[in-house]
Amino acid sequence: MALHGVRVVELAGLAPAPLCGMILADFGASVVRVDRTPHSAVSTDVQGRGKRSLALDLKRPLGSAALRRLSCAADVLIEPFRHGVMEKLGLGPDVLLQENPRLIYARLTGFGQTGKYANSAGHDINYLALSGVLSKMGRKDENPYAPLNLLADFAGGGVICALGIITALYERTKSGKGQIIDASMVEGVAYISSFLWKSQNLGLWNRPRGENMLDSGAPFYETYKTSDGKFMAVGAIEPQFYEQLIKGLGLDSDKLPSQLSFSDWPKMKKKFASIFAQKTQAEWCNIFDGTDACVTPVLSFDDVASHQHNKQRRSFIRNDQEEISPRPAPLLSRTPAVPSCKRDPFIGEHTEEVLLEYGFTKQEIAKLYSDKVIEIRKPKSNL
Ligand SMILES: C[C@H](CCC[C@H](C)C(=O)SCCNC(=O)CCNC(=O)[C@H](O)C(C)(C)COP(=O)(O)OP(=O)(O)OC[C@H]1O[C@@H](n2cnc3c(N)ncnc32)[C@H](O)[C@@H]1OP(=O)(O)O)[C@H]1CC[C@H]2[C@@H]3[C@H](O)C[C@@H]4C[C@H](O)CC[C@]4(C)[C@H]3C[C@H](O)[C@]12C
Repeated sequence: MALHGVRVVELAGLAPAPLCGMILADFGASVVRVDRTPHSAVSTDVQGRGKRSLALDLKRPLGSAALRRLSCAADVLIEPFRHGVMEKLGLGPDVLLQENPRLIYARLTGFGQTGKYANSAGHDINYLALSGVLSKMGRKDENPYAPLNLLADFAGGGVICALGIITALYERTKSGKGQIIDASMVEGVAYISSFLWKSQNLGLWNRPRGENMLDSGAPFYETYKTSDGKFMAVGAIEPQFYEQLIKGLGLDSDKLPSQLSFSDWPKMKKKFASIFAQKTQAEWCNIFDGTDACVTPVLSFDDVASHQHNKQRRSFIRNDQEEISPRPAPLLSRTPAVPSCKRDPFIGEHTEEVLLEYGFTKQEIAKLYSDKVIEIRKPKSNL
């Protein structure tokens, strides 16, 4: 796999950093998640695929010293705390990079390492709001609406941080040097919204929220309910595709207002909605599948893996516990990701194994254990 041989130490966090670590693990990196001790029974990391867990108390001097040793032998450290936490633990980048100048020290936060909000708590919705992107989302005459916690936490957070790490790893092959990555989710989500900024002079966003082409204003970029209570998604933007939509709906474009007549959009939406409501989702798929009308079913999580297209591409995978999840993307032709089929690690399951691998002696491990700096948890105790 592409990242085989890359050693990552991920300090356990809530949602974005775990995704970042899972991406690296899926593509072959050896990822050790450092969990807190004393731990809660269940990890908050639901994206632990392919990782190993080491339970270590960083607040104890021996614990932070152990993390320093791990960092010395690691390529990447991912830390998910607000600014200042690592410095308080004596584990700031100045310390760790001095000990291992090749270390890539990735700091994944909401607000970044500097600025007025650097020390403040926050979550996806706050970062999305501060990036300006949230102001663009939502239906007409309604409050801004955050699309789950996908944009800041994951797209602008976990994925952008992974991009930073891969870029820094590549650069290190030339310079031999590590560096610090300041991955702010506010900036990450702003960056992925560059299209919104760069397309402003096209007139795409001139109208109030919820009345533009791509923000639920247009009848041809919308979801519609079907007679069986399901939904179809319509994205027929280009005129030639719009024409196919009109045809599939059984309408005659000569008798309709022009596609871009804004004032007619509300009326056209109602018309489309009443037509979509007359057939089931499957019936609409029969009509639109194989056309360029840009109409697809809105699949539920129950249906998505068994949809023919997704089945053909094996886009969803099943682990040893029969849990279904998305296959890592993108597909690399020679060195694709090979996600682990095993269950996620229990907290402290690999403490001993990891410490041995990173050069700790059995005696040192025994001392850390008796001093309650580490926890060792055998899988059978969790069954
Ligand atoms: C699914 C839910 C998650 C929702 C995601 C949400 C929408 C997000 O947006 S996540 C993005 C959050 N933001 C960031 O990550 C940005 C950077 N981080 C921060 O800003 C902060 O970390 C923070 C604001 C997120 C949290 O602040 P906090 O004050 O708690 O922490 P920090 O200031 O960063 O300091 C950390 C302190 O911890 C110490 N530490 C760390 N590691 C160690 C260690 N190994 N040893 C010792 N000490 C350690 C560190 O030193 C700091 O100490 P000090 O403060 O003294 O300096 C999930 C959200 C909640 C989950 C549920 C919940 O957890 C309860 C259950 C738990 C159970 O186990 C599983 C089920 C739960 C119901 C669980 C389910 C889900 O996971 C959640 C709902």
